[in-house]
Amino acid sequence: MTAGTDPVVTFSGARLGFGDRVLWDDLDLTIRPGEFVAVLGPNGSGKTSFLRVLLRQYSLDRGTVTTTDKIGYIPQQHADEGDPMALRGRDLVGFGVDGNRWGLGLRGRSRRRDLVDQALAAVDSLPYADAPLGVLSGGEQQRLRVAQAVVSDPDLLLCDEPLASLDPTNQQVVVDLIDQRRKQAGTAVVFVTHEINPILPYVDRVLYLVGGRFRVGTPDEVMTTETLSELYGSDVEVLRVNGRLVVIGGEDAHHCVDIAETGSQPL
Ligand SMILES: Nc1ncnc2c1ncn2[C@@H]1O[C@H](COP(=O)(O)OP(=O)(O)OP(=O)(O)O)[C@@H](O)[C@H]1O
Repeated sequence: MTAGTDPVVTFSGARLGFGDRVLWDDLDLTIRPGEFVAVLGPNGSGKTSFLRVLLRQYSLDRGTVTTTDKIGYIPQQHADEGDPMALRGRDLVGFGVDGNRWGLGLRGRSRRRDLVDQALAAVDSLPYADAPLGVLSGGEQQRLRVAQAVVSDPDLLLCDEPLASLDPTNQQVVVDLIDQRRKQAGTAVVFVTHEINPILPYVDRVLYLVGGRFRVGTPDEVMTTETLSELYGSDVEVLRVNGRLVVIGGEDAHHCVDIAETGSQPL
């Protein structure tokens, strides 16, 4: 681990709202190097807005937020990168190296090429690095987006539903790459998702947003019938079915699997 122990994110008395709509209020949250924080909640609860605050795209109404300057970002698959047939994986990762720097000299160009090659190798993407993005599978594209996000050596990795529309095998590959970065470099991960199960083994804490309220805690603390019923203000049941969490009720039925299976235990 190269990261220190200073927090990479600190919210203090934070409030964000749009008009009459409050997404969260009085949020105190500190995220440390190497922590994996999942941001969960129904549609419109403020998950993406939470990332936008961290990216400085949205300002808080009240309170403060401080973050590290070294932030990487992994979007959903199908993120808009312009013409997918004109752009190669190598170009995408190169943008991650450039950041806001322009006009690299000759030495800079060779260093850039090395960094891009190392990042491509780390996610096993060298074989298709020169193909247009548009011909690559969803899983291959997401590996490249992980490479783009980590090539700038971030202390904080923001992930906006990066597993959406990937099959379970590719979900696992992408989560493993993110977790590998976390373990090797002590990079903190903030991971927005509708579906906690693919990341459950890695999650240290959950920030669960619902209708202007929130809970922060370990998955065992937050993902319970009692806590989520209180948060939603209605009856919600949380079951563990064959190692997976199933949330029944709430405003939308995320985490849902067929509960006709046996062996479920209310939590
Ligand atoms: N710039 C903005 N101006 C006004 N309202 C906004 C703005 N950005 C977000 N909102 C509103 O804030 C709420 C939260 O939106 P956000 O996209 O953060 O939710 P989300 O939890 O990510 O939703 P989803 O799961 O559907 O992606 C929504 O009601 C949205 O319309």
